[in-house]
Amino acid sequence: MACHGKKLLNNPSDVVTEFIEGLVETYPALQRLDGFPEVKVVLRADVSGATYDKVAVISGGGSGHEPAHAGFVGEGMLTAAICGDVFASPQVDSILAGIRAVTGPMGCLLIVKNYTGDRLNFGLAAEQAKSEGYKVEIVIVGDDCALPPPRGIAGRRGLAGTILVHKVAGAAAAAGLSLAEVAAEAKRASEMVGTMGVALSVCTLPGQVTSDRLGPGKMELGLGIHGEPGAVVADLQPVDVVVSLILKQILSLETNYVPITRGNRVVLMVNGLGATPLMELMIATGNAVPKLQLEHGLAVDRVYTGSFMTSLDMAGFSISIMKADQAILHCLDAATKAPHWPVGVDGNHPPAKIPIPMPPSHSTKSEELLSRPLQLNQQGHIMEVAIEAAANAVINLRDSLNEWDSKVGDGDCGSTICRGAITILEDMKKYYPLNDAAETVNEIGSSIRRVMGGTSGILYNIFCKAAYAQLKASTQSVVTSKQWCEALDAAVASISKYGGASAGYRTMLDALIPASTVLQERLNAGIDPCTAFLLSSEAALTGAESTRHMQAQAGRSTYVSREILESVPDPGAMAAASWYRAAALAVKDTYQAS
Ligand SMILES: Nc1ncnc2c1ncn2[C@@H]1O[C@H](COP(=O)(O)OP(=O)(O)OP(=O)(O)O)[C@@H](O)[C@H]1O
Repeated sequence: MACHGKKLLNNPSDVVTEFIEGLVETYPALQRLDGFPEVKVVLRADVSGATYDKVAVISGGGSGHEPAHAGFVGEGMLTAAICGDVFASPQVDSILAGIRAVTGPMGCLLIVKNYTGDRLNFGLAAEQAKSEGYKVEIVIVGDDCALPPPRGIAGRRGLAGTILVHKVAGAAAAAGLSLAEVAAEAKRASEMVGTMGVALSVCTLPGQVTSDRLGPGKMELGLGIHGEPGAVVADLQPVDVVVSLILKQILSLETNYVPITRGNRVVLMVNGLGATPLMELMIATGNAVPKLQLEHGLAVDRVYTGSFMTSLDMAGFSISIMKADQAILHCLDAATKAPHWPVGVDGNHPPAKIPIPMPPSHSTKSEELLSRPLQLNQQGHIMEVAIEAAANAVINLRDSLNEWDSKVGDGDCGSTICRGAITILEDMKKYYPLNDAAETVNEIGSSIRRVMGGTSGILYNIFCKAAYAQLKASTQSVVTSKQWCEALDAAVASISKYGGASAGYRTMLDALIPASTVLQERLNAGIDPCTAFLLSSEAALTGAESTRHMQAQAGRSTYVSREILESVPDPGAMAAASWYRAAALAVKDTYQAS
């Protein structure tokens, strides 16, 4: 079903002029010509046509491709950008105004994407400018690799590869080359680059309804940047497969669109089409580079990932591959002040990863200390059953924890805690020194630190560190119930100290504080340790349940209304009560069995 796209706009007919106003407010090095709405030209603030002593590089076309083209105006790239209305070529008068504003005695190069309207308007403007005495050259870019060679006169479409041509031409002009030389560099660059895109959605023109052309679960391969249908509609595939398809098509020997063969050096551009998160673009890049290297035998010298030539709010990306040599790399690496050219991508890559630095003091433990004992003593055996039971309890509670957390937090409490519990079970089998309670608690903390993020991850890490320090203080090898009680107390105090919460704040402490208090009271009263542990675990459960009636004062729950809070307990408190209770039951069962 077609629907009205929601947009933060004023009058849809003013989008381009209002965009330009925002752009020049943002970047002090940019200005616009005072000719709205007919003349929509963005130019370098430091260039005046009469005196400019370099070749001016001018591009433009329909709007809706932001940041192209105006976002690439700046020293070292474009001297001016001529903006048409959305997806409509700019008029001759606007182009001429731009030429006159920035062209000096060295002349100007017009870089035009291959669309009939752009060719005609820029072509006529060039002829008119020449008749006024300006030196003008035109380079047309048609980098589209999606379609078989067209039979008519239309030729291949100009896509995101044009941005790389802008950069090469801009650098050549900034280096002081003549108009013929700058045009030659731009033409050579345009012949080296090929592009193809994939879209997951159709873009919405300002003020218009969104087309329902592309159904759910479908992707369109080989699209243009004006919302026109792609070459193929297919079922959505993992990005890995999509990237493979696109690379094969660009580098196809059948069409031979780009002069790239095995052993060549290339640059890669992954260009977002407007509504694709940077995370997805980087994933595409991370998939594309090894494929180019290993499957196509190419050396990837530079990578550009971002949104350069968009199609309004279209979800998807295009990939451009340009054959690289020293001259092209030199131009791509040259400095520019164009605000939307990416920074930090010049130069050769060091290896992608380096080893993690070791801590300064040799704090790694000996293999002997960090290995599972061949024979477990009684304490080691109890540690094992208690850890196993505690971990399994929170693993089983994962979905409920997530459900509660989705109401009062971000929905991941169960997944986070479950990840920690699974790792603890794996690590315990491999290397926990179970006969040494203090070191085992410390290793539980290390397992948690490795895999658990979120608030609960760091708090449990703090918990284990504090318990370890307390247990380590004792010289006896067998930990007494009193020492366990002191360790729990220290661990709980430490969570409160660093997390800033106390009893009644609706956190895991509302399970752990009653547990610690009751354990201490019962042991002091002389009750046997197993029963004291069990009773304290009941207090933990009661405490966790009581969080339903608490107003949150810590964590994300603070932002949630009382009505919602009352519908669920605090997930962190329930998780704490659950592992603690399971450990207590397991210890009781083990003692009873022995
Ligand atoms: N300051 C704090 N002190 C003790 N426990 C806290 C504190 N803040 C949050 N918590 C506990 O952490 C639990 C959430 O853990 P989780 O790992 O899911 O956190 P998160 O994803 O970082 O954020 P969110 O609170 O939104 O879930 C809460 O249910 C609460 O029990």
